[in-house]
Amino acid sequence: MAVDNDGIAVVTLQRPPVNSLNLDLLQAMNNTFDDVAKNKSKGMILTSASPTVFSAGLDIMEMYKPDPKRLETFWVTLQDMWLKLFGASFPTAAAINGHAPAGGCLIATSCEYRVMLSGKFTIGLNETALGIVPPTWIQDSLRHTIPTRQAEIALTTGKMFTVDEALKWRTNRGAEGAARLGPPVLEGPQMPPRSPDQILNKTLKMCLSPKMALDTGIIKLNALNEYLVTERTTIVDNAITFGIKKCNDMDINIQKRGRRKVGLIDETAADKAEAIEKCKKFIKRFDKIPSLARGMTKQIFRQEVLQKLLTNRQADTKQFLDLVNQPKIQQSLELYLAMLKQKSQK
Ligand SMILES: CCCC/C=C/CC(=O)SCCNC(=O)CCNC(=O)[C@H](O)C(C)(C)COP(=O)(O)OP(=O)(O)OC[C@H]1O[C@@H](n2cnc3c(N)ncnc32)[C@H](O)[C@@H]1OP(=O)(O)O
Repeated sequence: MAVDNDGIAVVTLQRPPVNSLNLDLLQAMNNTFDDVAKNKSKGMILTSASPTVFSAGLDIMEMYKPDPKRLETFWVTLQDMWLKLFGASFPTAAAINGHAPAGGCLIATSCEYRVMLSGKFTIGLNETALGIVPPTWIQDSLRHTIPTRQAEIALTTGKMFTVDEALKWRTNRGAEGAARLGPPVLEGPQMPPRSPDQILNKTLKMCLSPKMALDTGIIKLNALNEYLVTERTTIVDNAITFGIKKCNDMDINIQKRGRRKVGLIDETAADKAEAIEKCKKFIKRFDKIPSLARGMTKQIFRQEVLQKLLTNRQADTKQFLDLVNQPKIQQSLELYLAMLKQKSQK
């Protein structure tokens, strides 16, 4: 770990050749995260010493023909790492300077911001493609980063994203998307749009009748509903225009052609130094925000997902141990290791 003059900690994963996460590396990461919290660093950037791999994910050797006690410690330490990183009160960002499959993607999605190097790298949760079911909290990290629908497709297909795909994986709302929502759904003849004032006047007039007065609440709701349905496209457009303006004010990079960016990564960079600079810029956005309020807000925002693992930790560990000890899974791991070895020898 190196802390710069601005008080931002840059933590570099350094376990050649591919930063696969074994017990020792996970323990070192946990100790480092504790140090960053204790040192009251302004924020933390995670990156890798390898020029091509951010992290190859879990070290398969920890799961292949494992020692039972060590395997349990390994999983609990991985849970700890995620709880500390995903739940960190300080700002976190990943400068992803290479491939980030599986556990590598987990580390990246546990951070608040991701900058990935342009190039032939990939990122994603590929577990299902390997015949492994990613545990809830690993799935939750992705779901917390990209929209639920896209997360489900990515998880069930074990999708590995190219850098370009990771950046462009977006919802398609905005001006074009709003138009694609189709015309407002109205029963009966289409009503010309009314302003809220017109609706209120109409509602008040109706309320003058004693019978109607009984139905005031319903009438107001109906009037509001009618207004919202009729004006839906305009409301969506205005909200998007407002959102884009706010993002620009806050210097958040957003494409203006009516597309909202919700990428698996937030930005790309030409090299590691630029990626780290962009991560620093993200962390410095919080310079004028009281850190206690920021940290607590983040933790409340992430609490539901964190709490799920905290409540189910033992069951989650048992599930992992049962799965890994299945002969079929051991066989798959053996084949996968052989395939990796063969590939690396080419
Ligand atoms: C049971 C429930 C568990 C749920 C959670 C699972 C999450 C996981 O993280 S599972 C691990 C999934 N990881 C992967 O699928 C990545 C596999 N690795 C790769 O795709 C590539 O290595 C790479 C793209 C990351 C890098 O490619 P590169 O060409 O630079 O390096 P290689 O020549 O492939 O590898 C060098 C060396 O490292 C060994 N190795 C690679 N990955 C792992 C790994 N995850 N665990 C252990 N060892 C790994 C590889 O076999 C080579 O070893 P040798 O030099 O000895 O041949």
